[in-house]
Amino acid sequence: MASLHPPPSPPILYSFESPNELSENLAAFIVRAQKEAVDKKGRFTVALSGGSLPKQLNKLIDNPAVKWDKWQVFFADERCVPLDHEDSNYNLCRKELFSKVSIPKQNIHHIDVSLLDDLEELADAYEKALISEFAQKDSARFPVFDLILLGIGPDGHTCSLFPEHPLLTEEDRWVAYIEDSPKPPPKRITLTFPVLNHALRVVFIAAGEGKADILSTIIDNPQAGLPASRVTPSHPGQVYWYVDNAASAKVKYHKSEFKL
Ligand SMILES: O=C(O)[C@H](O)[C@@H](O)[C@H](O)[C@H](O)COP(=O)(O)O
Repeated sequence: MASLHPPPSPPILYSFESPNELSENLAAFIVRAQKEAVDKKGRFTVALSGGSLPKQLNKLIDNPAVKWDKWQVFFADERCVPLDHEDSNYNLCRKELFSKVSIPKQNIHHIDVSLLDDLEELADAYEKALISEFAQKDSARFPVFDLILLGIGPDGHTCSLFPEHPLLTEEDRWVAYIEDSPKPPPKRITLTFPVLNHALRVVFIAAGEGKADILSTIIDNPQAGLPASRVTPSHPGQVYWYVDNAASAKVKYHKSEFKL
């Protein structure tokens, strides 16, 4: 008998010659995802990470197919610092992307810095911002992002979900805070697994030989249970890996051919 809940689809891995080729193909993928979302719902909901990710979106900048006014941008994780702080993911995305494109200011959902002294309140407020974007419009138990763009750390973390942290078992909250991040700065908020695992598309991006060991563990040995391996969105969601050949050098998993 067919199951009512099909199992999550296996990840799709694309590996490119160079970071430049990776960025070009990633941009083409994002444009296609945007078109599907806008045609269907008139908006495109995206979550961005920090680290090297914002720079890898550079091929979107002068692309006429990008409808920036339709983007609703959230942060997959954020460091709890002022918005102009050098550790702020918002600040990084502002420098690399927002300052170069025309996303309406009110569509960029950053943390409320008046709450920096109370992380519980700050995470609650961020969750409310998500609720007003998703629950009221889509009436779903968890938000269904059109696209979540993630990086991976050398320990297999993604967002601010770190190995063996109690947050890995969070089942209810959409946004959680941590005060003991092993990667500085220690205070952060993050989307939780239930949110990642309800997205339509989660794309991990990784480039360079520094990612080779951890990438092969995450992809080839998911039973090790590293945070990035636990991102397995429920049907019809899909995980994609956009990596360069240096990062995928040790991966045994099947590499798909990129086709638009
Ligand atoms: O705020 C953060 O620290 C990030 O969102 C984090 O999850 C990042 O994506 C990974 O650590 C990969 O970072 P790199 O891309 O710099 O390797």
